[in-house]
Amino acid sequence: MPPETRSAVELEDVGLKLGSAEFYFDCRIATGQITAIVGPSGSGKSTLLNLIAGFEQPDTGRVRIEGEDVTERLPAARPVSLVFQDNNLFSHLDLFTNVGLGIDPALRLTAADRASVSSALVRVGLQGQEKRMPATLSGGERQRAAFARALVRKKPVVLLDEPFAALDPGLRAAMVDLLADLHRETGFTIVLVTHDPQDVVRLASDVLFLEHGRIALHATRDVFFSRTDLPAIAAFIGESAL
Ligand SMILES: Nc1ncnc2c1ncn2[C@@H]1O[C@H](COP(=O)(O)OP(=O)(O)OP(=O)(O)O)[C@@H](O)[C@H]1O
Repeated sequence: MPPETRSAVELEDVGLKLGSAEFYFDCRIATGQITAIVGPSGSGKSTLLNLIAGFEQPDTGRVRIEGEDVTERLPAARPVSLVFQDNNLFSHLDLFTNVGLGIDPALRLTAADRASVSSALVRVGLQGQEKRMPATLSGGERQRAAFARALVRKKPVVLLDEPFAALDPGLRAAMVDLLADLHRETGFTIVLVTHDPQDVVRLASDVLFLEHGRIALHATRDVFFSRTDLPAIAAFIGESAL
């Protein structure tokens, strides 16, 4: 467990069985930091994120966010924002509306809410694009829209599941930089599932390494990259040209 003073997310003794897959997580995720969740395919990264978001309910244990027990709460009632690989934009709604949905799913937006949407779109470089439909946007633009939607929600914890996976390398680097900037500006706690060690190097201060549905290592980034004595970590790091 890395040194920390407060935890934004706490999974206490959380157990879950899905089919034949079994999971056990007990961890505290540091407030205001970027924590990367990494590990081999099928190790439980998305499941861990789903337990925090509320898309999965633990069989045992408790989930706390910002000190509050959210174990029984539906996803919409948890203080988190989500950004996925495909960004979950509604294809029949324009960009402004898609971002506005982050504030109120019923789209009852006040003037202040609308101003907040506009300034988020400016922040991610999409000003003037408000009326465009998702299908007319590039992958990078859709990703920017997803970040804007997370910004307007103003939730303290942002969960990202492979947010850069669909992007080509140049765009990916630009989006990684944008996420780093947004994190510096907002101080949100970010939990990032990624397959790419470069994302860990560039973004994360802490790392949760999963194996077989359990936490094999929870460490600072520097300690994580020094643990090449652990074969699974050596394999993960070795996959990229660091
Ligand atoms: N609803 C379910 N029913 C049965 N098995 C499931 C269910 N959801 C996930 N699993 C299994 O649990 C394991 C972990 O899945 P999970 O998606 O969390 O892994 P992951 O680390 O995110 O994988 P990847 O890197 O491939 O996306 C996998 O073996 C998966 O098949």
